[in-house]
Amino acid sequence: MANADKKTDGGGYDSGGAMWGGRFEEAVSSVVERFGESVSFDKKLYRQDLRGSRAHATMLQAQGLITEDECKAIVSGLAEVESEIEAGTFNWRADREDVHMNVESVLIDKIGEAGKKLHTARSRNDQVVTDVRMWVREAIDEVRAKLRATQVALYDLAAANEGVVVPGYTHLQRAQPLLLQHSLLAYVEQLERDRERLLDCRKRVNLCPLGACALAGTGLNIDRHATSEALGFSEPLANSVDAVSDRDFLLEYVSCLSILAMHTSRLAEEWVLWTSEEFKFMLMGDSVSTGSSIMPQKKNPDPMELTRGKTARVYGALMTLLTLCKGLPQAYNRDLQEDKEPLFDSTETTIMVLEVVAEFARNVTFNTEHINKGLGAGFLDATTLADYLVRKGMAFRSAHEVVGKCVALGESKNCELKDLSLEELQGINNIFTGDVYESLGVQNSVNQFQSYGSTGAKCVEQQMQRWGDEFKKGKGKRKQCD
Ligand SMILES: N/C(=N\CCC[C@H](N)C(=O)O)N[C@@H](CC(=O)O)C(=O)O
Repeated sequence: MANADKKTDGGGYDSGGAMWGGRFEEAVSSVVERFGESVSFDKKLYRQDLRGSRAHATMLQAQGLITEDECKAIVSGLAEVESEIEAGTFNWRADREDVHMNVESVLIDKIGEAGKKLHTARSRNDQVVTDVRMWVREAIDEVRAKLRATQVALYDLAAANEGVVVPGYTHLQRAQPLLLQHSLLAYVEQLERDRERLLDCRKRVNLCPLGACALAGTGLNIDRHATSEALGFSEPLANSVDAVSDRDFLLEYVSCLSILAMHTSRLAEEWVLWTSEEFKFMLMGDSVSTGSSIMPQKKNPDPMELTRGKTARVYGALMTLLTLCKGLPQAYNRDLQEDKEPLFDSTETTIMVLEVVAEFARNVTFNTEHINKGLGAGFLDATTLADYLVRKGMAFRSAHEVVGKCVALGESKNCELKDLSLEELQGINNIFTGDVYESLGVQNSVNQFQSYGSTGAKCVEQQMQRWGDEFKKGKGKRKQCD
């Protein structure tokens, strides 16, 4: 059957190749259709697609490429499409491949000839990447807002635990005492860098490919600056081949999410340990823990384990995208359709993880009685004792050796450094005087810290103040950031 004789459904495109005009004789096979369709997942881009089309039509009219009436018909047709999508009555068709062809076909069904003009000076190659950039831009704003909410939850947890001292670990061996607030604020700092990284990435996301058309631009008199501005981009991308080819902005965005996931995963790992019987630092509320189908006594920190586990999905998305892009010649290649699912999945996963970490933080308490009971173990004050000797004029290496001997004595007597008598200490080195006990014991030890950024009470108080001010300031601010 010749294309001219083919039945199309009301002016749109049928599934027998009419989408591509006169070139095709046969319909695509059902296997190929199933394999190639993306509408089942890229319909998520419908809002961005409609917005892009409206801006494009408005520009076409301003440039005299379509009439005012045609533009009006397109804009009102797109509004109808939008209402149908939102009401769930839009007929998404796999044979129309993707969100773009679905919207355009239905628009043509609705308004006829004017609809056929919308794709003037546009290709799906620039259309799709414009949509994706707009989607990522919004995603960045949402992830940044969730990051902020998680920071606030961690800060509130810190605020509720003023003065609590916990053992700090290196190599997962007891190292030095920490104020719990200091330990929790470390995560707040890390999440802040995640926010900053995303904001910086947003600059490179927020560039407009529309008007690059298939790859070479167009001979028609379009105004790319106008569409870029109308769509809230900072400027049009300068090279049409680059505009449709590259997905480096996606790689950068999902890299940011991967680093973020690494941070939440480390927090999750620490909290899994802290909720264990072995540590017993943290007590979970029932609302954020789960039980066992067989062991009645169990209370599991599943949300934290899943937070750790979901990191794999985000890293997986990054690996998918890196591998997807690495062998592609310029310009657009259909492989790029595979960017959507890892993009959507890594974003949704990240948002969920951040919500869960915040929820968990809001529903745990610290078992300070148990923590305090155990603080004497592990000679957490040994380095503070070495600093005491340095203050007395001893070289640090020698002080390290002297304190090592004190620790050995404490170990042999099964007691803490503070329980060694002055005679015993002086038996190791006669530099010790009675004031040594002001540096011994975990509480005294923690009080000695004073360097900028340390766990000393004053420094931590300043940190708490700074973050408290920052979060208060944020309350009045709008959620989105440019
Ligand atoms: N098929 C194609 N682009 C499809 C882009 C949309 C696709 N669903 C995706 O997500 O990448 N490219 C055609 C041009 C076009 O269809 O506009 C080409 O370069 O030959």
